[in-house]
Amino acid sequence: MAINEKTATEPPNKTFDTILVLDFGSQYSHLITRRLRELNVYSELLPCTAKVLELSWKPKGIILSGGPYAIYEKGAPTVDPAVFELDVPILGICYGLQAIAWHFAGNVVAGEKREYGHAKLDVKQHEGVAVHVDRLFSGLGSELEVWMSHGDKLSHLPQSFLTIATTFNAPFAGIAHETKPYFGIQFHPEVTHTPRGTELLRNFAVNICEARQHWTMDEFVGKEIARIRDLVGKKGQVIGAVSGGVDSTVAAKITHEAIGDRFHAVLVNNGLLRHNEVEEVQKTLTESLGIQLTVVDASQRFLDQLIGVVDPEQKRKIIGRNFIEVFQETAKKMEEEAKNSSKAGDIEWLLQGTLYPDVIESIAFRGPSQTIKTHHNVGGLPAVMGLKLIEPLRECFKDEVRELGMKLGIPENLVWRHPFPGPGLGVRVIGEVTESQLRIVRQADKIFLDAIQNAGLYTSISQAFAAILGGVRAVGVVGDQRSYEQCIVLRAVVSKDFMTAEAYCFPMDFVRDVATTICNEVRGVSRVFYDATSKPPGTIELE
Ligand SMILES: Nc1ncnc2c1ncn2[C@@H]1O[C@H](COP(=O)(O)OP(=O)(O)OP(=O)(O)O)[C@@H](O)[C@H]1O
Ligand SMILES: O=c1[nH]c(=O)c2[nH+]cn([C@@H]3O[C@H](COP(=O)(O)O)[C@@H](O)[C@H]3O)c2[nH]1
Ligand SMILES: NC(=O)CC[C@H](N)C(=O)O
Ligand SMILES: [Mg+2]
Repeated sequence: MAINEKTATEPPNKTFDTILVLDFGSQYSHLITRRLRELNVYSELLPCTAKVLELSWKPKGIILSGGPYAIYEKGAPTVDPAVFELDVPILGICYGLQAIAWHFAGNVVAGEKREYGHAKLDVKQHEGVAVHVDRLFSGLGSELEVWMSHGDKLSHLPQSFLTIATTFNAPFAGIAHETKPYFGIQFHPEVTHTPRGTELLRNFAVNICEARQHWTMDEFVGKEIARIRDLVGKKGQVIGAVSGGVDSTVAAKITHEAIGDRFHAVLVNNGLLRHNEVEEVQKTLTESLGIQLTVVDASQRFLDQLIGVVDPEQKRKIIGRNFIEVFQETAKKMEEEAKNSSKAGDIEWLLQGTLYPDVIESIAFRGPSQTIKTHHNVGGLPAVMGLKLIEPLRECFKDEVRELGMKLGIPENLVWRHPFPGPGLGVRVIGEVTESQLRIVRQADKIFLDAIQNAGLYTSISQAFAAILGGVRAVGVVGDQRSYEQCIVLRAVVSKDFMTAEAYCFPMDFVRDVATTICNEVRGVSRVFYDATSKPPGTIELE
């Protein structure tokens, strides 16, 4: 591809026109950012407490998100008056509208009825009176289907505001300032239940804020390569934890483009990888991407430490700790080996494939969510090793990473590869992880995945795998003999962001055929179950 390489070394919010989303704690806040990115408008999310006047960059416009609070109650977050000093357009969504009204001394009260779900919105034009207020709904007609989720509402308009939309239940479903570009809407344009919501967001971001739609992966990659070069300098060395997953592969490819063989990709074989995984990852990285991959075989050490461990959290912690130790030792060893060669130098940097959802999770107004599982986390590495982080994808969502992967010439099958967790099969063997359990789960997983590939279903499914219910046995009959063997669980889910997921609905004969093949071909299995649980209440992995 032709990389548009500029000398910019600034983060994206300095080089791309940016819409700032201030988060008041709604579960949809990140979707506002997503929708804007889909319009090729760059957007970032910060908590509503962010000090906007102290930012090192200036947004083209600000969106105030929804939130679970009642603005008239003590302790509810309010809009920082500083946002009105920036002199940029502002759009309040749901709680955001209520916060704007509150700021301008409009009254917000608890409604008699909660309004939750679809509503018909009537748009009010102000042609000839105050033309600019019509811009938010421009081109959207006079009647819109919208999605509501609120209990509170404005009881009267703040001074100098006009009503631009109403619903049966909400007389002030849309408001706009008479002279300034301040807007508020009671409904949620960011959810798909508001069919023309993205067009409304385009009206705001592109027409009203005049943000350029130049956030494209072509632009981004060139700038990111230049930024990494600048950051690492002429001599710096980078070690990269590479799993063969799309995130770390794309991050590795960008870093390799930037600094060539001063980037050292490392795959740790923790003994918990799938059938042929090491060979496949090595082949792809070396042959297709021209990246030299060092495979560190640490499988015995991981498996030894997992002996007798059945608690999922304990397993995750052991695996995480060993990852850190193996990395530490590998970085030292690489420095030592290169000592007297032309490649000599300290390894000061660690590459990670962190994505924007991880960043949002840690900065959103409600803060990091409760720990359901300890995710093995390379994020623990730098503090221990004194390494500085390079995270080329920390501003990107998964679908942007995939687009980037395609642009960088990464093979399609890798770009669309299902995610595979760092703790690997360790969390897919329920109970104690042993060599024999790993053998069974590897074989069953391969049969299931091959069947999915052969049926052409791989890309319709977000993630699929087999797990084994250690400690559970069931009776079967094979060739007139009684068997008393183990149980395999098949799991396949469809998910956009892996925060929620639905079980994939296979035709029953597909599941039956896979079950038959597994029982016939994998020694030690007498039953196969299909996991039909959604997330929530389940999670994607079983442990
Ligand atoms: N076996 C491994 N060897 C080296 N690094 C690993 C290994 N497993 C995981 N990692 C590191 O942990 C990070 C997080 O893993 P995660 O599975 O979330 O991302 P990924 O593997 O890059 O992509 P995907 O989500 O598509 O699997 C990876 O980006 C990689 O840096
Ligand atoms: O790198 C990872 N380290 C982990 O410790 C880990 N645990 C779960 N996952 C993956 O995250 C997604 C959501 O999984 P859960 O619903 O099981 O939490 C799914 O895609 C899981 O495969 C992990 N990935
Ligand atoms: N979704 C929201 O932002 C809700 C705002 C406010 N808590 C209400 O119920 O009206
Ligand atoms: Mg992975």
